[in-house]
Amino acid sequence: MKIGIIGAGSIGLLFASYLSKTFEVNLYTRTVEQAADINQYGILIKKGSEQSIAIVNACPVREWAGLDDFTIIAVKQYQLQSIIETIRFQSMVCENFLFLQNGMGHLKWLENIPAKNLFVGTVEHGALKEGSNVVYHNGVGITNAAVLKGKIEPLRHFSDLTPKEFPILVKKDYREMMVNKLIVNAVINPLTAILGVKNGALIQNQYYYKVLVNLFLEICNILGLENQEIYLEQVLKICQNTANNRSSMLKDIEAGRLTEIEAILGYLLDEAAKQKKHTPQIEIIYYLIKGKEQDERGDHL
Ligand SMILES: NC(=O)C1=CN([C@@H]2O[C@H](COP(=O)(O)OP(=O)(O)OC[C@H]3O[C@@H](n4cnc5c(N)ncnc54)[C@H](OP(=O)(O)O)[C@@H]3O)[C@@H](O)[C@H]2O)C=CC1
Ligand SMILES: CC(C)(CO)C(=O)C(=O)O
Repeated sequence: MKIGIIGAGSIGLLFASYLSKTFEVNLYTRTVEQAADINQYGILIKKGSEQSIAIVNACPVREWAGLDDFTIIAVKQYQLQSIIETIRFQSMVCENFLFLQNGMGHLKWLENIPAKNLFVGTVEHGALKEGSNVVYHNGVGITNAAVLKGKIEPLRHFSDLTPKEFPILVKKDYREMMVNKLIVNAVINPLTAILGVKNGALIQNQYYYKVLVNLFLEICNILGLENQEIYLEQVLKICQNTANNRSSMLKDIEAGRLTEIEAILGYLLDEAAKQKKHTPQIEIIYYLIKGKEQDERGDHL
């Protein structure tokens, strides 16, 4: 089984390294230079004090021909459009795609992709690209995956063949799986990015905690969630377990990059509009992040 991975950032390099233990992996990079580095030196993967080299085939994405048996898309949500265009312009219908983006805003774009089977996943690992062929595995977790369209068997087959130390768990209900991750990212990421604090501060500071709970309740109302205590418990546990981490949105803001706010709070605002619900807190937080993106990137009107 040949695995294609499009996007050689933190998650693309991490998946390529682990999956190369049991599959032939083709990694598609944005630049020719990165593909050359990976082909010459392999991928250096670091975990704590251990490090190892993984050998994969790399080539620039413009050479992608859709010939792999199973293709994983590992770009950020706001980089997806050009990949979707590339897939749509392929003359052949590809078999299997797995999309790993955070948030849910991209789901509507996936509906018309010409593929037999479409899968979505949520990644619970932490990874950081440290160089064009170097990745640091800074949080060991699992990946969940579920069917968005088509048959479950190819996903089960892929999951059965993945290395034991890098499990892919097949879930029945994609929406439930994605909502679980969305709530965590919708609460923790924007608040830490606006406040400029580590995840733990949201539960250590009683005033930040009040904002967290109010935002959480507004989100639950849009998503129509019962058993809210269970979801809140999960958010608080993640704040505690990742107390010393800076969220990906905080890091994006600090580095002057775009954030995945559209995929996360943008999605919730669209849902609220469909339901004609008023969501003042989500709206304020969404605009504050958009404003910070603009400030840090110097994209003023
Ligand atoms: N990193 C993490 O720990 C986690 C990430 N995720 C999710 O995984 C997704 C990917 O995140 P992450 O890996 O961190 O992001 P990165 O920014 O590290 O990686 C994205 C990669 O995609 C490449 N890329 C962009 N456009 C294209 C294109 N058209 N063709 C080919 N490659 C392209 C970028 O290339 P270049 O750099 O050259 O522009 C970059 O290498 C996100 O949705 C994120 O939320 C989820 C959980 C944890
Ligand atoms: C779970 C959390 C909030 C950990 O920082 C995360 O997924 C992120 O930063 O994007």
